[in-house]
Amino acid sequence: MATPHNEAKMGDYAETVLLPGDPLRAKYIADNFLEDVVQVNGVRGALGFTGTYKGHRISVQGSGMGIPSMSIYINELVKEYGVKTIMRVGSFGGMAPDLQLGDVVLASGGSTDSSVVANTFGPGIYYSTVPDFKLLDIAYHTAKELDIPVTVGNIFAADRFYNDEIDMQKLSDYGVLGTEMEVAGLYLLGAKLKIQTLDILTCSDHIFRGEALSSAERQTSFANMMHVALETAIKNETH
Ligand SMILES: O=P(O)(O)O[C@H]1O[C@H](CO)[C@@H](O)[C@H]1O
Ligand SMILES: O=c1cc[nH]c(=O)[nH]1
Repeated sequence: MATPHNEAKMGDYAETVLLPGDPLRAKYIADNFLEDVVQVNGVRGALGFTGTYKGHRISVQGSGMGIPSMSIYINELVKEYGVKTIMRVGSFGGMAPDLQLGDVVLASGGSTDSSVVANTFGPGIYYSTVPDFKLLDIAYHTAKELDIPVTVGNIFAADRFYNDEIDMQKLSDYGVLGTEMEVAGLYLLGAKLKIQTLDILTCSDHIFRGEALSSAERQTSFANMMHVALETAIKNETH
């Protein structure tokens, strides 16, 4: 059934959905990596498509920026459209000294300053948000097979893109690889809704060195991440 944010009908989405923040990245993925593509959503410009990859049905949906926006799409994809597996394919700001622009990261944990985790469990509980291990395992070994270097580790989901209150250096000192705005919400919803989730990311800038891909490069230079995500999707389906 259609929702306030999604005009798709039941059955329009595949069981596996790739979830970039940027709706134009969703279109780019559909245009360049999928076949037999149909647009299933355009409400608010949050573009969603379903097509096939190597004969396997797969969807891609723009989620917007930040946990609140993404949560709307995930809740509806799961509850209204029966989606079972969601892999976010996003950009992040590198913090680890050895990360380079374009590097792919698999988030094995999600830290956050978002109240969404604290508000779920109440005071005194510091819940660790983690991905589905099967997806993480497949993605890691798929990247190895494809000869795509990946780094696995903790990612920080910031509620604010612009902030000077968070001690990013301290997070980095404690092993956090980089920052984006969704990972902890993605993994929290994975646990709540009993679906598989994984955050696969490309380093779009380095927050300490001041290096950055242009917005056009961000949209198009994510081929390695996409190959890992798509091959993981079909192996996950067939294993
Ligand atoms: O490139 P996407 O997937 O949107 O991800 C990152 O980019 C946005 C901020 O520019 C946030 O959504 C952040 O998580
Ligand atoms: O620095 C960055 C880069 C991408 N996304 C973010 O949220 N932060």
